[in-house]
Amino acid sequence: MSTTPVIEVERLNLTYGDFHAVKDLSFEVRPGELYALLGTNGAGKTSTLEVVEGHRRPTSGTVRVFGRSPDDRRAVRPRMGVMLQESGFSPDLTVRESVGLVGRLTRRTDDVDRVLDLVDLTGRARRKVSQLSGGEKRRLDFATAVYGTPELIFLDEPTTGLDIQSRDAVWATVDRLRENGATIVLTTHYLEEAQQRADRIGLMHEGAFHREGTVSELTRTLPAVIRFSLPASAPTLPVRAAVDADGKAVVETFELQRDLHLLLGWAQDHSVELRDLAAGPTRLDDVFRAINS
Ligand SMILES: Nc1ncnc2c1ncn2[C@@H]1O[C@H](COP(=O)(O)OP(=O)(O)OP(=O)(O)O)[C@@H](O)[C@H]1O
Repeated sequence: MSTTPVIEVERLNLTYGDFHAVKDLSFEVRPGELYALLGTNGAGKTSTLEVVEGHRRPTSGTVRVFGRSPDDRRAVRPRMGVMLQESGFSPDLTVRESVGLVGRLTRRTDDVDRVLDLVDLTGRARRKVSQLSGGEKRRLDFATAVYGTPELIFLDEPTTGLDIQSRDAVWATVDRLRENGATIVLTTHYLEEAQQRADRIGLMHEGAFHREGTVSELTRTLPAVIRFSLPASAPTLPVRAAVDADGKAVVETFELQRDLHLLLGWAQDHSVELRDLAAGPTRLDDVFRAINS
């Protein structure tokens, strides 16, 4: 597989009037990667993706997709599928007509029935877009990204509004596309999905990266937490602990296994019950919460 980046963004700046929305942002997305562009509201994710997708010109900086400018639409557009937050299909078209339209607009070929089946809309093919439920509309949006099995797929909050079965189905389809070598760029506010699936994450805040790296590179910047309640008579703990608002002991540690082992051994030796014991690795949510702290 080629190692030339599918997307290269170098010192991208984007301003709206005198508002600087994207500030000197650089990143690349490699072939076959699932790259999640995450961030706080208004961080600049959509603005960045609009430039990469060729919908918006940068104020300065360079963007390359498959080694070309996104402005080179004839070369780039057929190779990328885009699921926007709202596709804006005409409400009067049927689902089948809408999916067929995607082929004409993107100049990709596919079998409309195959795509309808893939996004589980075969039973709704004759319905007008205006009659679809929110989740069905979202699945129709997903069809725009997967029609013609493009090499690069942008998924902008793909599972928002979907029930759990539809979410699982979307991810199963994405997994199949990835097995065939597709590169995926994801934005989502469901951090769990990014934590489970992203190879790398660019975490944006106020127009720039707060952090960039794999999930473990991001989470290892913060300590894991062990929490429990102690009886008043308990002897001194073997590790340093704070007390939270609920009166629980809180141990913050970069050595979760070692400190948990120490604590459990201590509890056993002193016949102390660590009530409501909870311990877990640092989560992406924690990295997010730490942005403003
Ligand atoms: N057309 C526009 N004109 C002026 N300001 C804009 C425009 N589009 C976006 N902005 C501003 O630029 C900033 C970045 O917006 P953007 O939509 O890229 O953020 P985002 O990271 O996608 O946010 P969210 O997670 O809330 O969808 C925001 O402060 C937004 O208000």
